[in-house]
Amino acid sequence: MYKPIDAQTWKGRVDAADGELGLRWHQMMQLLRLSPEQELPQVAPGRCGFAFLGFCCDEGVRRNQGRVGAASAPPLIRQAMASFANHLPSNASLADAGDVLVLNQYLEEAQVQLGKKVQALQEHGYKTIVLGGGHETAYGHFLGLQSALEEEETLGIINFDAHFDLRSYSNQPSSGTPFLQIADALEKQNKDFNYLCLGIQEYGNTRALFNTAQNLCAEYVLAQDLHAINAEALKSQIQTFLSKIDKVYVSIDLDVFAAAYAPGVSAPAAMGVQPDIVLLLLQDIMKSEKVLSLDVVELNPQFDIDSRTAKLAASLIYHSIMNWR
Ligand SMILES: N=CN[C@@H](CCC(=O)O)C(=O)O
Ligand SMILES: [Mn+2]
Ligand SMILES: [Mn+2]
Repeated sequence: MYKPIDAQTWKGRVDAADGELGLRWHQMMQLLRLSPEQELPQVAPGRCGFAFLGFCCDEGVRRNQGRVGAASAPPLIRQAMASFANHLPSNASLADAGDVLVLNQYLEEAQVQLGKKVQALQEHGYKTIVLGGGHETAYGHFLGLQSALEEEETLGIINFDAHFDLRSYSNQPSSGTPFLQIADALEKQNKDFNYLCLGIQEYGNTRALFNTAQNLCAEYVLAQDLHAINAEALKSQIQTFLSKIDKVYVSIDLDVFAAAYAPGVSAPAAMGVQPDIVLLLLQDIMKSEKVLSLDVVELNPQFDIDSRTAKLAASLIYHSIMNWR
């Protein structure tokens, strides 16, 4: 269920004549093996370690009647990031911790494994970036963050998504259920569910889902309001949300974007949001000094056009890392 990264994975353009100044991400990537036999290096004080972890899984999408394909997304997001020019500060480093895989449709087990790997990276001081996978990634990701959190710390979730993903999981968990699973897990621990969902498509979510959101006191912004003309009000709403929590987990479901930018998803949105407003808000969130971890989910390479969606996912990760404090 776990595959360490292959040394051949990270490759791309080399500008050897420029020496250090010509470095690209693929030339800086450290390979981490997450295994009980091997001690994971701790991020040294004063340094900033970013670690990627793939979740090669679309079993949740299949269960949610969606178009499968997201299981093959992590290597393509890596490929889209490989030749990024290095503009990181000298105290920052990049590492790849490999992939968690789902075997024989055992989604629940794969989520637990994902959680354990996220927990290990967090406890060793890494800022983690999980490459999905369908949105079932979120429940496993949360399990790891929750375990790594200090007892008294409150966790908030900011989800850029056309959908609430608050469906009932009484039959089975899927890509449509992670945030209700999280809400219930938090309630069992007497903790608040602090959830802000940005980019909701009214026509993509039933009245039942809007009711669930209301009952859980979930905050949301409709896609039609997630627009650059509302930037100041949106920034202030996000600051108010951030002021109530200690740490934040950011999840980006690529189906929040208009299909012109993100055709490669299970459920494309013709009238989805523009990347510029997401970037503006994301930069603020990453600078908040509260972000523990990020995931980018629902890339389905089978429906992508000229790697457009994979490149969008990669650029969102680039800008997140560059603004992560
Ligand atoms: N991950 C969530 N997906 C959406 C899918 C919607 C659709 O297939 O149209 C949901 O469950 O609401
Ligand atoms: Mn989603
Ligand atoms: Mn969605």
